[in-house]
Amino acid sequence: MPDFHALPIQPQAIQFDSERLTLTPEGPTLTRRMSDLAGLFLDEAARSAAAANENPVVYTVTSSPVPEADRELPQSITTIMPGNTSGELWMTKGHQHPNHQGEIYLALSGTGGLLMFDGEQTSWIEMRPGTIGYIPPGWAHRSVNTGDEPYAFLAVYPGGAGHDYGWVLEHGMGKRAFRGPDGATLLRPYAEQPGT
Ligand SMILES: O=P(O)(O)OC[C@H]1O[C@H](O)[C@H](O)[C@@H](O)[C@@H]1O
Repeated sequence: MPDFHALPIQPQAIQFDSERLTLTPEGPTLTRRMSDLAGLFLDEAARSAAAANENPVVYTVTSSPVPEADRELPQSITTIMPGNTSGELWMTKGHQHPNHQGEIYLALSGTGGLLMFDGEQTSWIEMRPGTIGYIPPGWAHRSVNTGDEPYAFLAVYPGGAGHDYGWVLEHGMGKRAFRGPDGATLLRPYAEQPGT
């Protein structure tokens, strides 16, 4: 029997609750606090101090039961809290897919930005409810909350894509997103590599 007849899960309905921003049945939920974001903000001293004090939750990722396995298409809802660290807007760690696969995001609530970097070019997509952001293969991606309320988006991605966080630590993301004095989002050159 071809191995595609032996998938680990059955066809199933997954209920999306647009008010509570949940997927039911639920898979694993990941909570990332400031202590999980070492080396990613330009002002590492401010990040480190925040991690040592309140250590706030920066974002959560809640998943459906579809596993991160080759040829599956898992879904997750990421919710990024509003905030900034020395002006740099709160964001996900950002990662590259080691085997260069694409991904789609659908913005659900709040406002955000989808920052992408392929090692040379940077792309920024403004995300508001209803926007689908397409991440082509080979582009590292990071999401940013640009507003004053939680920013949530649905992601659908190849289960075998993987998460290479080291790539971002090594290459950066091309730009960083800051809150300007008038509340508008300012993109600035990545400038300093973490740890330098
Ligand atoms: O993994 P991060 O860069 O922290 O991003 C947070 C999450 O964003 C999206 O939901 C992706 O599909 C997840 O795979 C990822 O874990």
